[in-house]
Amino acid sequence: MLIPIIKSKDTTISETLSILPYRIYEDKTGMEVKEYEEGSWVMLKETSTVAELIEVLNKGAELALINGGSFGSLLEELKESKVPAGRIGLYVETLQEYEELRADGMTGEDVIGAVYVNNLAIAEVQSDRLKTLSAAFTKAKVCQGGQRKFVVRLNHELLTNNGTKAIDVLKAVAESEVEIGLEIQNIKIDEIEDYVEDAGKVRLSDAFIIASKLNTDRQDGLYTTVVEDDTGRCLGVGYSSKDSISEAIRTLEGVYYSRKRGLWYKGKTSGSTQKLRQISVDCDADLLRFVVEQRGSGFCHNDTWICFDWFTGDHRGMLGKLSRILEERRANAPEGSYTQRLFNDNALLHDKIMEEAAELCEATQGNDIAWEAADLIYFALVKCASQGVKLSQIEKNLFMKSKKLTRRPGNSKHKMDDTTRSSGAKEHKKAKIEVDSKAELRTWLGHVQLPEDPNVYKMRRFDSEQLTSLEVAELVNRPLIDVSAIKERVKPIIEAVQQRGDKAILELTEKFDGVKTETVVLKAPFDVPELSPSVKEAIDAAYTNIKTFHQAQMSNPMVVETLPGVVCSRFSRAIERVGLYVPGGSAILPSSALMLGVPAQVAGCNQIVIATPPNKQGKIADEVLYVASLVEASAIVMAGGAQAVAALAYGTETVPKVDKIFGPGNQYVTAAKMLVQSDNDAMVAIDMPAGPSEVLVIADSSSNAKFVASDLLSQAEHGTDSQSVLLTVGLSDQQIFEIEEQVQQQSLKLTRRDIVRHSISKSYILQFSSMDRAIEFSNRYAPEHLILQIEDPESVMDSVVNAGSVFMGHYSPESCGDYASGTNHTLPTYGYSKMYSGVNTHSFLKFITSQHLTKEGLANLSSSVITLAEVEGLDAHKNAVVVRLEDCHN
Ligand SMILES: NC(=O)c1ccc[n+]([C@@H]2O[C@H](COP(=O)([O-])OP(=O)(O)OC[C@H]3O[C@@H](n4cnc5c(N)ncnc54)[C@H](O)[C@@H]3O)[C@@H](O)[C@H]2O)c1
Ligand SMILES: N[C@H](CO)Cc1c[nH]c[nH+]1
Repeated sequence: MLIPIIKSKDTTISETLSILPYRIYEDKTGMEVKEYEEGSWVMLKETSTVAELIEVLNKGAELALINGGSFGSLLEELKESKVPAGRIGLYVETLQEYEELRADGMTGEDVIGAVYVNNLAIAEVQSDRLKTLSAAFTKAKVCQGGQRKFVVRLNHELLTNNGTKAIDVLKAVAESEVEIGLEIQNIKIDEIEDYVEDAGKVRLSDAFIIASKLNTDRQDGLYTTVVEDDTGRCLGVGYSSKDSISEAIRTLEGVYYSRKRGLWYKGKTSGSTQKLRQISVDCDADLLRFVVEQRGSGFCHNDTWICFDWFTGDHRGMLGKLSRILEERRANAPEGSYTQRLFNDNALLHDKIMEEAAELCEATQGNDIAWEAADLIYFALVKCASQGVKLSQIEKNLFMKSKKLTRRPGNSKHKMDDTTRSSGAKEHKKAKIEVDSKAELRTWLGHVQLPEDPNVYKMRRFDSEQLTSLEVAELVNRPLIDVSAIKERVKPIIEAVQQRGDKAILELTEKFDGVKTETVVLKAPFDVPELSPSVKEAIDAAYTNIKTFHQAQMSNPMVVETLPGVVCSRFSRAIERVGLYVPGGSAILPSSALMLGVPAQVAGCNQIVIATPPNKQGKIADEVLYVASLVEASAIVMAGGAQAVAALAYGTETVPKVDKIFGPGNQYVTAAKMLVQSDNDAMVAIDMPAGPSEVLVIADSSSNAKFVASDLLSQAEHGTDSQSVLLTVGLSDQQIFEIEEQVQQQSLKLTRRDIVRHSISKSYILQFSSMDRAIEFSNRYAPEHLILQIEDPESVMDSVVNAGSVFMGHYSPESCGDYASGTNHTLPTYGYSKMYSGVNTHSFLKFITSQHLTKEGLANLSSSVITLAEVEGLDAHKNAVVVRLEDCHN
């Protein structure tokens, strides 16, 4: 091993020398040294106390060399001090001094890890004396592991002796199996072609190779070189020649030898260059290791950080990766991204760190602790990156701290008793509500603040990679709905209808719809006014398509013979009495009347009752009347909201009670449906919770900003509770900005822009870099409508698990499904598409099974039935088979 000896502080080659594992520094006792750099050995020529020695070690010195004169007097104290052997060395002037101390038993062989001989005589260069002393010392290992080192300094006289080449002296000494110390004056760093012999000087790369005894058994003479990044991650392998090592040391860059190209300056063409941080050899000196600060995309020619990146899902090295991503984000954080906010808002970052630290302290379970620790580390790394501090610096600090022999007592700065500690935790909790983006998200989703400027239509924007998983979970949740408050509001309405029937309905209609009517129910045939031809044509066309698609859903009876003589079958029957809620609060929706009426008609329901709020003139819209007659409804209840649902569930003097209630509606409608379905007195089923409309659009770079914005707005205009979500995959800031611009421009032209302003400010854009992750999020969100404005929608369809209805490609706007393509628009919202289907023909059917067994069939099945009845101890069940079998045998 080559160990440079540095006597003066300022050396022009100190950066170069720092790439070697160790360097020896002259005694600096009394000088203001705050910290020794990694790998420092410090000569203590005048040491008089163990305390002084510990002070040097505490400043990060790897090893302190105590001079032979002081050593004897310190030996006893040293043995008791428990300073590790690997951290103390004996410094002698000559071999003779060492021999004498040894003879006196004053070398403390068991407490030292190194011997340093300051002056070697010419006669000792290749002497057996040197070899024997070195071998005797190094044959034992340091007790904490590692080789003990016998170091000799090759002084200037020795290197210039008799005109012998310095390099030859070095080679001769190296044969004695000692480590070699060289002063800076004897080291030179030249370009390969400029190399000239210089009296008393050795080229650093040659000295390194000779002193390290670097060898190779490769035929081409190259040295296999393991390359690591500065977080200790193995990047891959390269090959080095003597010249490439020389160039690497001279330039302090990653330079290797390529068998194809000769000298290979890594990254010269790709830009992924390397700063050389350390060079060393392995235990038997046949492997070279470069530690580098890798730049650009990484070491591999495939533009990956390491040559082994093909294994996806490898979490190792994650801290290094995160630190690099943050460094990059610091330089180019996307405008408005969460990371940029953290970088720019010290107070927010401060609070996040405090809050995560408090959460880590409160965590008690393994996984929770890991989770919270990860959050804390993330924010700590953001703090570091914001100030240009790299992970390697943090690791270096940890390393230096681990070198300290006397430790801090470890108390916290402020003494906390239990009361202050718990109130401290509460403080953090309090702070969390104000600053936590998780809580912030919740607050945002619950109490959206409209932009001050009434002409601004802006969706929030997030980068999925910057969010914690808890924050992502918050986004999956919809804008807060206080369900219990709504139910409380709805309950008295339901009771009123139950108790006072039509009278209550008329009062509630006046109260909530602002219209006084005298009739609750219109009976078929309805008095349908003439519609404009275009409207009639549009409704007829939609009716035909919806009918075609829903008729195709009718299934034939199924008949299966499971065993000879055992025939099982299944057939459907329409639910006899159905109630269809057609929303009409903020817009009349004849399309919803079609979406509910057509499958009811196709299924063959006997009694179809439509309920919808009357308009301001106390009338039912002409279009709804027309649809009601098309689908052969038997009655129309002129009421909306919870009162209409209650009327359908329980019936009134004029409203017929139904068996199942269908249809979308606002929160009052949805809450009332949920309440009546759980009331045994009502004996009524519901289709599903179909609340405020929502849409989730996935857009990739093939998408059209205009189309995307138009789809987002088409659902946002339904109601202030609606939510539109856009997941972008690999879109640039500019591309996202174009969509935002379109949302803004198109919104301004909408008649319902006041509603849109509310719903758009509850809506968000979430950026992803991979389609898989976007689909994964979409499945968790389980949208009512999923629109795939992507290059190849077919390719992701297999991964779509939760969605009410999917719109594929750039030319399938959701409006087509809303009105006329044929599919149904009554779909589960609020994440219920995880377990409910949208309305379809089967929603109006029940399936009945039947079986018919012959004597032979009964005989074939009897043993299974009898045995299972015995297992369950149900004798009568068994008997029902046995009596028949007996009859068959008679
Ligand atoms: N999921 C779907 O398939 C689907 C389809 C179409 C529409 N929708 C949704 O249906 C909803 C329609 O809502 P809407 O409000 O326009 O019509 P609506 O018919 O659902 O509700 C209007 C009724 O709500 C009641 N109401 C209003 N304010 C009230 C209050 N403060 N207390 C008690 N009751 C009150 C009134 O009785 C009124 O008649 C929208 O959210 C829309 O997005 C969903
Ligand atoms: N988009 C709604 C379903 O969420 C249905 C609808 C009716 N009219 C227009 N659209």
